Amino acid sequence: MGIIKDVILHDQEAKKQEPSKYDEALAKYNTDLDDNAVREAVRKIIAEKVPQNDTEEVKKFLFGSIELTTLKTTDSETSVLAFTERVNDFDNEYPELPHVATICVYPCFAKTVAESLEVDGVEIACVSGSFPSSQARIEVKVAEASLAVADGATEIDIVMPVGKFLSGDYEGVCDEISEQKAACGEDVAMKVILETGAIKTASNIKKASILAMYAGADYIKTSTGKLEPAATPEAAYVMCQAIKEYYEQTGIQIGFKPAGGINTVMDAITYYTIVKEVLGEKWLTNKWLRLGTSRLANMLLSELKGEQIKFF
Ligand SMILES: O=C[C@H](O)COP(=O)(O)O
Repeated sequence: MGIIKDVILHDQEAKKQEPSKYDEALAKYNTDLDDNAVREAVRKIIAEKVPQNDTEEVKKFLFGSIELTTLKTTDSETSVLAFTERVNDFDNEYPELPHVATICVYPCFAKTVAESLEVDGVEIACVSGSFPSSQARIEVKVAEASLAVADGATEIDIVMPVGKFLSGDYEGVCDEISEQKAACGEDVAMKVILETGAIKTASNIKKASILAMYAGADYIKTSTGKLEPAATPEAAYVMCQAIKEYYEQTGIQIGFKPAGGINTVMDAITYYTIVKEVLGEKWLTNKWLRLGTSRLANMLLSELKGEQIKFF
């Protein structure tokens, strides 16, 4: 046992010391961030900018950016079918509102959604990559993504291997992300969940964002929603900064998805405002800004209609 432990520790140390192509990429960015400065920047945005976005127009936009999510242990084909049929019904019942951006489900339900969804333009997102822990062999993660795509998923949400990231194995992190992007293919957008509540510091969040984008992420996403804290305005601010700098360096536009713990309409308006202030108007479409949430749709609908509604 002692020898095995020594070998593992030796390999981990060796990996940390080998310079990888990703160290070169990281070196182009300032990843030495001050958490207090981030908190202060966010406090200012919330105090000065959020109130002006508390409008009907923004709320309608946010509705159309929702990734309507059901990720429950109790989900079944029957419940997922009913969930999808609510999205189908929505177009008829509220023609004045945009439809949600995606339906987000576990990969075993991709087929159920694909066979029953009738609304054009609603994407089918499947969590994958051994969601939410990311603790599985890469072969399993690749197979999970491939099977979901074969069943009709049009977007795949994977989880960054957080343990590897915290051990400093950036090459291992990026290899896993790249392999899963290859399984998705060019036409299926892949979101990489950083689980910001676990990696905690602004510097770690910036590094993970950069690594994920260089490794093939089409979107970066804050959280699984299965661990506390989930999305926070501070994590969103740092991730948007990273997306902006990556765009300046490479010309590649990457989407942003705050997800998990979006519990009020004001939370959603706060994320919208951070994206607007840091990334600008170019990101304010339901392609580039998504909100991963299981509760927001009913709350936004109630506010927009002026009465308590539980549609989904
Ligand atoms: O990606 C979406 C999240 O899992 C949803 O989290 P939530 O249930 O806290 O809204």
